[in-house]
Amino acid sequence: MNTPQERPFVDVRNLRITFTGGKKPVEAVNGVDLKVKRGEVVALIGESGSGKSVTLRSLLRLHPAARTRIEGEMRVGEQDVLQLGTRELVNYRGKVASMIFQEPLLALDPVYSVGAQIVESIRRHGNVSAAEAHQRALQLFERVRIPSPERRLQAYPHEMSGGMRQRAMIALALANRPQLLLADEPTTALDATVQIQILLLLRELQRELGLSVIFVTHDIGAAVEVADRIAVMYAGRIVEEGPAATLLRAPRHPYTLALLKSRADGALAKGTRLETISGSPPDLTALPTGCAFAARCKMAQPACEASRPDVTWLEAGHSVRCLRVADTLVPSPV
Ligand SMILES: Nc1ncnc2c1ncn2[C@@H]1O[C@H](COP(=O)(O)OP(=O)(O)OP(=O)(O)O)[C@@H](O)[C@H]1O
Repeated sequence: MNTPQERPFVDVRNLRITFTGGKKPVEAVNGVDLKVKRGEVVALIGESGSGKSVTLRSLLRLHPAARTRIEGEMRVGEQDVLQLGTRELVNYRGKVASMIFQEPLLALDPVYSVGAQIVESIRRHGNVSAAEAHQRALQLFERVRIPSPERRLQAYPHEMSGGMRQRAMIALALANRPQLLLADEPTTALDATVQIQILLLLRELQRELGLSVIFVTHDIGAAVEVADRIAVMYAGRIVEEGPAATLLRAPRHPYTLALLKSRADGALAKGTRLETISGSPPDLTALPTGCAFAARCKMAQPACEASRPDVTWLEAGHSVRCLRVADTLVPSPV
């Protein structure tokens, strides 16, 4: 049996999420298994629509219950997330897990100063005096490296630059000392230099506070910079998962290979032709019986269309869902 230390902090098993509000059910997540240890950073990558954000948001139970069917198991620390009642959920959000978004204005209220919002959040979750909460807000602003923190606590969100707002949102997310930080494309909307600063800040905070982090990104460069492990999603499934360095140097799923080939940054050798992945992802209201990537895969064989591939473990911590995995030992494109 696992000891508590060995048990992953986040343990998601066979997660299925179906949106039932439209004409046909949308099968956005189709059997995701995800484990994240304490203090570990995991990046979810994949094309638009692959289910990254839906998976992330489900960890905070943000989907409208009336139009969403969620099946499977989801444990975060001691919490059985899918079983939490309304009041337990309020406590869980912010104290156990909290989230930062691509657009800080989604998280910050425009009509209150940022400081007031942090103070309010701290006081809502605990029996803390206004003076104490203010002191903690100040410490949080210092921790996320906001210059002139005392003055900036009085600022309204629109008075801050994009990078500063991102830092303020991170401070708000950390206000109640969560152990899990969920980040949905936290740097996509920012300039390249600010992006790097925010990524480095997240890594630093994660180390200082021992946070577990799951972050969604389109950017493999960002994933490699910050993540210990990377999980590649396609059509609502994790098709490959492993240590960041392994995925970069020895990817084994044809989709991961294609993603790496298609990325347009300096890590590709000069003169390498950039490839785009031809075709488009499957319709989530009518998923194919077999491997969801088969229709776009250069290596697909008839068997790939017949059934969805199970997990193959290549070594501890590196798994792939591909029938052709024995034939994908090719040099990495990067
Ligand atoms: N509330 C909803 N109702 C119906 N379909 C939804 C809902 N929310 C998300 N979807 C669908 O679920 C699929 C997965 O969406 P998700 O946002 O997780 O993708 P993603 O991988 O995060 O993409 P992106 O990088 O563009 O955010 C998409 O096809 C999306 O349209």
